[in-house]
Amino acid sequence: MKKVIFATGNEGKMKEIREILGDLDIRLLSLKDAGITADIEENGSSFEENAVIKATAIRDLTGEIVLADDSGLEIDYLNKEPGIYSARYMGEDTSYHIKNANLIERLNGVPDEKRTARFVCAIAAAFPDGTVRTVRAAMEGRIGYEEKGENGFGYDPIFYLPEYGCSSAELSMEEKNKISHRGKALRAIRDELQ
Ligand SMILES: O=c1[nH]c(=O)c2ncn([C@@H]3O[C@H](COP(=O)(O)OP(=O)(O)OP(=O)(O)O)[C@@H](O)[C@H]3O)c2[nH]1
Ligand SMILES: [Mg+2]
Repeated sequence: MKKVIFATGNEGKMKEIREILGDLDIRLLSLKDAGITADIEENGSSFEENAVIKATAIRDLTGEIVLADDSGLEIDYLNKEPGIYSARYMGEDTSYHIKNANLIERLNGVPDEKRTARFVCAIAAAFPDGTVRTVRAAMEGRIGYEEKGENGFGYDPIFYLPEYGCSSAELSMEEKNKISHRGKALRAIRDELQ
């Protein structure tokens, strides 16, 4: 069976990825599964650049087919912050409860129509022959007024989906994957992996 490494250390992402690509005839390994502990500096200036940096670094290390996800939350009122710095916002070790409270506070008094935001996901696929492919997708929503829901990870509890009347942390993983940035991007690239 074809082996594909997913170059991520984020277990929340990896759970979703396994569900989205689960029916493919490939053996999907996380960095941990592959015994890789490399710490890759994400010094690109876009989601695509960072996804390519992660995928090619691990492809060069292993010679395998490697995928990477670079994603984040863009809040329009905050000039698209935290964006590519979403994981590092307020420090990588700060809890999301604190990060979420901070973002809600920064939007204090901002009306619904100005609370627009999106999750963005760029996926890069790096192949042993040197080729690299990238795709990007987004999920539109708004920043809520309080944390809601226990599913998902990260900023999901404050990401309100007006059409669903709930946060993305109140969706089941299956429901989130159908409409999410990550679900859409992975479905756009999956045919290249067969
Ligand atoms: O609530 C969320 N639901 C999501 O669906 C989601 N997707 C991305 N994010 C945020 O964006 C960062 C990615 O940064 P990122 O791509 O550098 O990943 P990471 O550093 O966590 O792991 P790695 O894949 O780089 O190893 C993550 O940590 C989160 O803060 C999300 N938050
Ligand atoms: Mg990262």
